[in-house]
Formats: sequence, structure tokens, C-alpha cells
Amino acid sequence: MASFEIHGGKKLKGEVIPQGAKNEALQILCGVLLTPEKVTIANLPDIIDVNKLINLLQAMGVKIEKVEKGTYIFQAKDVNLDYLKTEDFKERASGLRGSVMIIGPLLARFGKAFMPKPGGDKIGRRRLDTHFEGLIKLGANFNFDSKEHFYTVEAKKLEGIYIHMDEASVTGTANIVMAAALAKGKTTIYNAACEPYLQQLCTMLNNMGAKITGVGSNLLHIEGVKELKGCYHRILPDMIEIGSFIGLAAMTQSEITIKDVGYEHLGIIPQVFKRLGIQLERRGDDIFVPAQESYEIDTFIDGSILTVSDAPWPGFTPDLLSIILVVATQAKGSVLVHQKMFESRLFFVDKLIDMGAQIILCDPHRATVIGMDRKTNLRGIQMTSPDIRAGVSLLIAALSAEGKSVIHNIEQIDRGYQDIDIRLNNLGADIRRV
Ligand SMILES: CC(=O)N[C@H]1[C@@H](OP(=O)(O)OP(=O)(O)OC[C@H]2O[C@@H](n3ccc(=O)[nH]c3=O)[C@H](O)[C@@H]2O)O[C@H](CO)[C@@H](O)[C@@H]1O
Ligand SMILES: C=C(OP(=O)(O)O)C(=O)O
Repeated sequence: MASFEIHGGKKLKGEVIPQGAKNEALQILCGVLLTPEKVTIANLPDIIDVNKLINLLQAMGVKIEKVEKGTYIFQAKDVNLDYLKTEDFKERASGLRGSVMIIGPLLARFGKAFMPKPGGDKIGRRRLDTHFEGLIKLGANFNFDSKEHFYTVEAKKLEGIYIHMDEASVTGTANIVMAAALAKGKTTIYNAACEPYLQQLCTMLNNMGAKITGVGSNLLHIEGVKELKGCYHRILPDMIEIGSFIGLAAMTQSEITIKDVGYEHLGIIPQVFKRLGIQLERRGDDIFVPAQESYEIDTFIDGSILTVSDAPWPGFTPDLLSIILVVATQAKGSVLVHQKMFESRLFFVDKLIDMGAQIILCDPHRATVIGMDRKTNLRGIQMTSPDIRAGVSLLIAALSAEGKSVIHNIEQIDRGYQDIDIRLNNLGADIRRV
């Protein structure tokens, strides 16, 4: 288990380029299974989760060629279906959450798919019902081996149908869209997730010959086609990393320019950081965050305490709430952070409280942060990163804190943030990997 040793209290300065988006990359990589032709993907981030999925695809028989850093050609001509029953498959597929999206493409193209309990963050219950309910509606037979925690779906053919998803699951929508793209006839998906990465997946599928309309809305129409062909696809900048950099700049009083952010895909994210009082300026496709002495949290119009909560897109992404929470600890004013989707994602606040932050964990979903307006600095401590976004939040806290902090279990951070120590050290941070 590797750790970061951080000497905090340094102001950072400079430009940073966001990596390609982790959660888009995971969808797009699964999509290569839909065609025997070559698919070129650019701007893939070099992070643990993406590399695990690339290795899984390779173990399944997908031919992979690296063109240059971040660009790979994938060809799923000969997929080894027998491999899907092996222990090696179970081990690799359960190593990340994103692998769950191989189910839709495998079912559509080969008539069967298997999945062990997927990995990913331990942030509460993460059910897959929505995925399988959709696939069953398309005509799949479903089996769950509860002893082995192993899911199986099989179908001789899939047929388009109307599906009203019980929740706007991101990976669930991706699975159902990919299966429906090769089903016979028309599928309608209502209450579909519609975040930018799903829009990107639909765009990629359309470039492969799929017929998907309604992209960007929660009502998707998919006219099934017989086969899909190869394409070129470029991954968007990672909006969660961009939000993390905005939070980092504010918290450490740093002047940072985040380059080429793909601003039009950021939705409500800049607005939410602005409500915390953080100044940020759009400069072309860059975001400039000036060094700020202090920032004051807005209230609601009637003067009551602001709430920041998550919601399916176009609402605020749950993956940035931990960052909002940590940044609020040094703001002027108070905010209620309400994590509606996941029930175990706020427990990391204990560590922030140990560092001196003023937070009341009201219940597993809600925490009230009373900003300290820099009257007192956080102090460095030893801590362990419980999940990817908490990990980065703790890193931000440590960079702003007085003295030395040590964060253990940084694999959690590395699974989603490429060379984060090197990139932040280039801006003047003092992070050592030990
Ligand atoms: C690999 C990947 O892409 N992971 C992302 C994906 O996970 P993932 O696709 O697993 O998450 P889902 O969208 O399925 O749902 C996340 C959680 O939110 C709940 N839920 C979801 C929709 C809804 O309308 N109401 C509701 O309460 C679900 O019950 C679940 O507990 O989307 C999540 C929600 O944006 C992100 O946190 C994850 O980073
Ligand atoms: C929860 C996340 O990832 P995963 O779904 O891969 O666990 C995340 O990216 O914040």
C-alpha cells in the first residue's frame, strides 16, 4: 500500500491540463466489443482503472495496439467467450466498477455475458438491478448465483421495447444503450441518464453506425442495426478532475489555469463552485482561478443556509461533493452538503475533523460545514484514503494544512487521477510518494 507524504501550506501557481475522463473512458472501452472492426480511442488517461479495463479486454482476446501516449487501437475480432468463465476473468472483472459495462455489448454481439460482483468505490449499496431489468426487457434470460455472486445473461436475440428505467443509472444506461444498438427494432429508454459521458458514448455508437436519437436528454430512441463498424473517438477532459483543481486552487490560495476544459460539457459545475464564493473566469476554453485571500459561501435568497446536493445530470455530480465539502471548511459561512445517492461517502469527514475542520455529520447523507474563513489552518495528520474522491479531498486538505500529512492507500487516488503528485509538484506542491 503506497502513501503520499505532503508538506502543506504552499501556494501553487501555473497551468494544468486535465486528463481524459475516467468514467467516459470506461464506457467507451467497453463499446469496442460491439464491432469486429478497429476502434481508435484518443486521450485515454493512464490510470489504474483504465489500465485494468484495457488488460481485461486484452485477456478476452481483443487486439490492442498503442499508437502513442493516450491513443490506442482496439479490435474485438476474436473474443474468447470461454475465458469469461475462468477464475482469471472473475478476478480481473471484479477489480473495478466500469467492467460492468461489458455486459451489454457481449450480450448483444455474442448472445451471452457474465459478471462477478464488480469492484469500485465502497461508498454504500451499488445495485445492478436497473441494468438487468433493462436487459431482461430486451429479451435476456437472467441468472444470479448468490453464492458465487455471479451474474449471467443470455439471449438468442434481443428485441427493441419501451423501457422506463427505475433510476437514471449511468452505467445501467450505457449497458442498455449498447445492447439496444444491436437489438432488432426500436428501443425507447425513458429516465435514461444523460451526462456528458453517456452523450459521448451515444455519439461514438452513432459514428459506428448506430441510430440513436434524443442524445443529451432522458428519452433515448434507438433503432437497432445489424452490425456496427469501427470509428475514431476522442475522450473529453475529466470534469471531476477539473472540479478538483478548482477546489484545490481555492483551498490553497493558488492561481491556477486549467487548460482546455471543454467548458460547454461542464454543466452546472462552475456555478456550484461560484456559489461557494470561489472566483473563476472562463478564458476561451480555459478556466482561470485567481489566488483568493478568502471566499464567502452564498446563502439562499431568503438568507437561509445553502445546500449543495447531488442529482442525476444535469444536476450536480455526486463525484464532486467530497471536494465541495473540503473546500467549504476554509470558506466564510456555512453549507449543508447533502449526498443523496450514496450512503457511505461522507464518513471521511472524521479525518477532516481530526485536522481541525468544523463539520457536523448529521447522518450518513448530510454534513454541515462551518467554514473557518482561514482564521485557523487545518493541521497535517496521518490518514487513509477510503475512496477515490475522498482521497483527493484529503489530498487537497493536506496541501492546505500546516505541517506534514501522510495519506495511505493512495491506490484509491491513482485509480482515477493520472500522476497527480508529479502534476501538482510541477505547480509548486510538495508531495512525495513513499
Ligand atoms: C464507472 C462510473 O461511471 N461510475 C460512476 C457511475 O456509477 P454507477 O453507474 O455505478 O452509478 P449509478 O448511476 O448506477 O447510481 C449511483 C447511485 O445513485 C443512486 N441513484 C442513481 C440514480 C438516481 O436517479 N437516483 C439514485 O439515487 C443509485 O441507487 C446508486 O446508489 O455514476 C455514479 C453517479 O453519477 C458516479 O458516482 C460514478 O462515479
Ligand atoms: C465512484 C467513482 O468511481 P467508481 O464508480 O469506479 O467506483 C468515482 O469515479 O467517483
